[in-house]
Amino acid sequence: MIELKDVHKTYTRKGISNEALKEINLRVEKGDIFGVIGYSGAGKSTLIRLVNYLEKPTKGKVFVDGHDLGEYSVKELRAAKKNIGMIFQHFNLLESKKVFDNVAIPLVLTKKSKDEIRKRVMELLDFVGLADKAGSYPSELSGGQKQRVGIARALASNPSILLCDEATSALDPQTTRSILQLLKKINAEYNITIMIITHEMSVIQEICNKVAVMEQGRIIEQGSVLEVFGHPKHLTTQNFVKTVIQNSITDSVQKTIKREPGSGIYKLEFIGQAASEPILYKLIRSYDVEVNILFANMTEIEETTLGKVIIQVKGETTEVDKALFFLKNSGVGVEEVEKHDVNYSFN
Ligand SMILES: Nc1ncnc2c1ncn2[C@@H]1O[C@H](COP(=O)(O)OP(=O)(O)OP(=O)(O)O)[C@@H](O)[C@H]1O
Repeated sequence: MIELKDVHKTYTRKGISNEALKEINLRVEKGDIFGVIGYSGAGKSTLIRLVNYLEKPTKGKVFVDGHDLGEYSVKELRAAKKNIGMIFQHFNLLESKKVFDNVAIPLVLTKKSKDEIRKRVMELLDFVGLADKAGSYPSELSGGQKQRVGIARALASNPSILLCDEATSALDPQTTRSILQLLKKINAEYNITIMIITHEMSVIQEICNKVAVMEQGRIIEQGSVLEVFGHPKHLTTQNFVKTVIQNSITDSVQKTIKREPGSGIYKLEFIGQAASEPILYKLIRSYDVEVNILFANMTEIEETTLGKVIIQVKGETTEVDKALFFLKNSGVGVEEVEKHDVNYSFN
């Protein structure tokens, strides 16, 4: 549906070149909510602006619905862009026009009749929950309401793709949630493919099914949100994931741990079914080991539960080995953090 193949983008100004994007390869399937995350300057805005050809690649190709945007004539490109709506961090509404007229802009440009325009605009305002604000000016609206108007305007021309450029970055957490829920509804009810760029991992966690992580103009990691949140490989991704999923023992618990011979500390990962079964209970009942929970966290991603637990296990080596085998056999990810065998010295 959207595909970027070996895309590079270099800005050149006054003889100085800045390589904003390097070797970008990504594919967004129809119906995806695809998130692109990265720190400031990573190249996110440049990337999303390539999808509606607000920027042209220096090298490589951008395909939308199988068509190379670089091959289109000006007229064909204009038609293709109608299929791609966009919303912005600062909403980009016309302050001098009423809400109704802001939403009507794309329709007026298509020369539809007044009645058709009125019907469509009111339908859209109703969908975003602002039917009663048609006669208000943007300055009379809250940030969340302004973004709803931006969304209604972006949907006016019935696009099959919606691009969101830091669409919730100027909003408080509660308003962010309501806008993200609205985007989810748009994706589900209108089957609109959504591409979101953000610097907040919570946005990715809340609505995306796929994610690409960017750093210094490159995609350093990409995959399903569950895959990337479950096993972040790159340090930058791990730092992003840490902002939403804590996965380490707190300092006060650290101080209480008795690192005795015959004990070990293990990180466990429970995904989906494994997170809803009484596996630790069975482990304690079936094996002669002491289990102490040092940390536990459950998160919901892509409607799947992801559990991170850190335990200390103490017992005879053979019993501990059997207990760990039982965990792995039950679909639990097991990673040894530290192990103190019987010859462990405390100095
Ligand atoms: N029009 C431009 N001319 C020259 N350089 C640009 C232009 N737009 C972006 N850049 C440069 O390209 C790089 C990537 O910028 P970009 O805005 O895409 O990153 P970003 O990840 O969206 O950052 P932010 O979150 O701060 O907006 C930066 O080094 C930036 O200075």
